[in-house]
This record gives sequence, C-alpha cells and structure tokens, in this order.
Amino acid sequence: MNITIIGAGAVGRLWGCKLVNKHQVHFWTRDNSQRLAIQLSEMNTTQSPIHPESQQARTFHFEANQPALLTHSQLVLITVKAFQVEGAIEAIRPYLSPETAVVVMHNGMGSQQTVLNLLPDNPIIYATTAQAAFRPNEKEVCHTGIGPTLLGSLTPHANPYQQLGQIFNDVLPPCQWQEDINQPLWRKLAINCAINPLTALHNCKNGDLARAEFDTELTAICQEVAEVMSAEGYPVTASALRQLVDTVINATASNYSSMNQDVCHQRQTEIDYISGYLIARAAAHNIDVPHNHRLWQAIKELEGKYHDQ
Ligand SMILES: NC(=O)C1=CN([C@@H]2O[C@H](COP(=O)(O)OP(=O)(O)OC[C@H]3O[C@@H](n4cnc5c(N)ncnc54)[C@H](OP(=O)(O)O)[C@@H]3O)[C@@H](O)[C@H]2O)C=CC1
Ligand SMILES: CC(C)(CO)C(=O)C(=O)O
Repeated sequence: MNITIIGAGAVGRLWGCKLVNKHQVHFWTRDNSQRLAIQLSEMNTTQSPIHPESQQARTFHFEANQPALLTHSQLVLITVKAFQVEGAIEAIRPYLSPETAVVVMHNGMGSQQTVLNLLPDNPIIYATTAQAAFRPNEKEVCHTGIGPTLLGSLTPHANPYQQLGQIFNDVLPPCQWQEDINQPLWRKLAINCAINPLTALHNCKNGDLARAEFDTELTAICQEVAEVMSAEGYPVTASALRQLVDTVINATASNYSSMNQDVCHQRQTEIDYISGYLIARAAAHNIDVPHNHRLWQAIKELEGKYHDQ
C-alpha cells in the first residue's frame, strides 16, 4: 500500500517505522525536506522476546514532501495534534485524490466535522491509540509503551476499509476495527479529561493521581463525563469510568501525561479538544459540568501566562 503520514512527530514516526516494513511510506512535514531518516528504539516494550533485534535502535529512511507521492497514496495517516488537523488538511488538500482514505489519529474529540467539511469525498476513518512514543530529538523516536489502537469509519463509504484493522495490526499490534469508533473515542476522552489537566496543573506523574487527595475530584470528573456520554448515546456509569481511569493511572503510573509535558514546555495543549469538547457537548444537552469547566479554565489560564514569563 502507498501511505503518506502527515506529521513526523512521536506518533507519526512510530507508525512510519512500523508500516515501512510492509508498505511504501512517505512523510509530509512542515519543513519541506525531501528525505527523512528516523532512528527507532524500543523502550520498556515487550517486543524483544520475539524479535531480539528490535531492542537495538534501527534507522529507517523515507521520502518526504513529494506532491506526486501524496497524490498516489491509497492511505493518508494524519498524526498531528487535534488543533493542527485543520491546517494540515488545508496544506495537503491540493494534492489529495478524493479516493484516498484518510485516517485521523489524535487525542481528544471535536475535529471530526472540520475534517468532513474539508474532505467531503474522501473515506474518513478515525483512530485512537494507546501506543506510546516520544521524540527525544530531531532524529529519533522511542517506542515507550504498547496498547491497543482502534479504528473505525466516520463515513459510510469508509466501511470497506475494515481491512485497515488487519493492516495496522500486522505491523503494530494490537489493533482492531470498530463498528462505532465514537465509543472508544469517548472512553479515551474520559481518560484524558481526568488525567491530563490534573497532572498538568499539579505537575505530577499519572501515578500520583492514585493518592487520596485526588479521589473526590476524579470521582466528580467521571460523574460529569458519564452524564454527557450517556446523553450522547453512550450510556456508562460514573463508577465504570472511574475504574477505567484508575486502570490507566496504574498502567501509566511513571508517565508524565502529554498535557503535563505541553505545559512544562509552554506548548499549546489539547485542552479545547478534551475538556473543551466535553463542555461543548454538555452545553448541547443542558448538563452542568463545573469540575471539568474549572479544569479547562485553569489550563487556559496557564497557557495565557506562557508569554508573560
Ligand atoms: N506521543 C504519544 O505517546 C501519544 C500521542 N497521542 C496523540 O497523538 C497526537 C500526536 O501526538 P505526538 O506525535 O506526540 O505529537 P507531536 O507534537 O510530537 O507531533 C505532531 C507533529 O505534527 C506536525 N505538524 C503539525 N502541523 C503540521 C502540518 N500542517 N503539516 C505537517 N506536519 C504538521 C508537527 O510538526 P512540527 O515538528 O513542525 O511542529 C509535529 O511534528 C496528539 O493528539 C497526541 O495527544 C496519542 C497517544 C500516544
Ligand atoms: C492516557 C494518557 C493520559 C497517558 O499519559 C494520555 O493519553 C496522554 O498523556 O495524553
């Protein structure tokens, strides 16, 4: 398959290095370079027993920013941050064939309508991943955690793309096709509403949220998210969400969340697509979400102070 990955960040690089073992992969970046070399290393992942060689860093070479390769891609995988999706699509739209399937993979929700409006003819697929990666420098990517990737179509004509579940699973398992991708997107949103703003505001690791002082707040956040999810047609109890959040807090205890890292480096966060999306959907159903609103506001205030320092 001819694949173009838009955004050579941590997630894009990880998928690029995995997909290139079986497919032609080309990158689209903001720096206009014609070539990209990426060194992938596996850290704390369990791939080594089967492929001991994968424990060593390996360098992969890619072509980049070639309009003809983008036009001939059967699949475009967008791995930019939620607030960068619109700009990324605007940039590639002149070269994109209407037949190319587009997979959008980011944390948070709320970009879907924009994508559908910008690309009314393309098959659109959304994805959420619990794989973890970070980019220590311009050359490297470290694969730091394994978790499921779930994919599913937003548009009816994307249904034939169910095979993508298998294609992604072949290179970076586990991955599964979903009948209704909004269900896992909402579950991931619940996790991010609970963990991301709190770890950013308290400058702590995910595992620190297991301390008793966060118990009441986590319960209140889950209660509000459960109400909104149920109103959206995804019924769930607050205690089920709390259990899910606790599981992720324990499984990622030593991680700093992406929002914690964004705030530490004074980068724009994805808060508008996490708590902000929840608040927007709550308003549509006349549901009060004061805890999530307070967290959204606190993160926006932090972002507002970046340039004052
Ligand atoms: N990292 C992780 O472990 C995980 C991340 N996620 C989610 O995945 C998404 C991506 O995360 P991550 O890879 O960490 O983020 P990064 O910031 O590392 O990567 C985003 C990349 O997109 C590039 N980009 C932005 N706009 C454009 C554009 N118009 N054209 C081309 N490239 C563009 C950026 O380029 P530039 O370098 O020029 O800024 C950057 O390299 C986020 O939503 C994140 O929350 C989900 C699960 C795990
Ligand atoms: C699941 C979690 C909280 C893992 O750190 C994440 O998705 C993030 O940091 O954005």
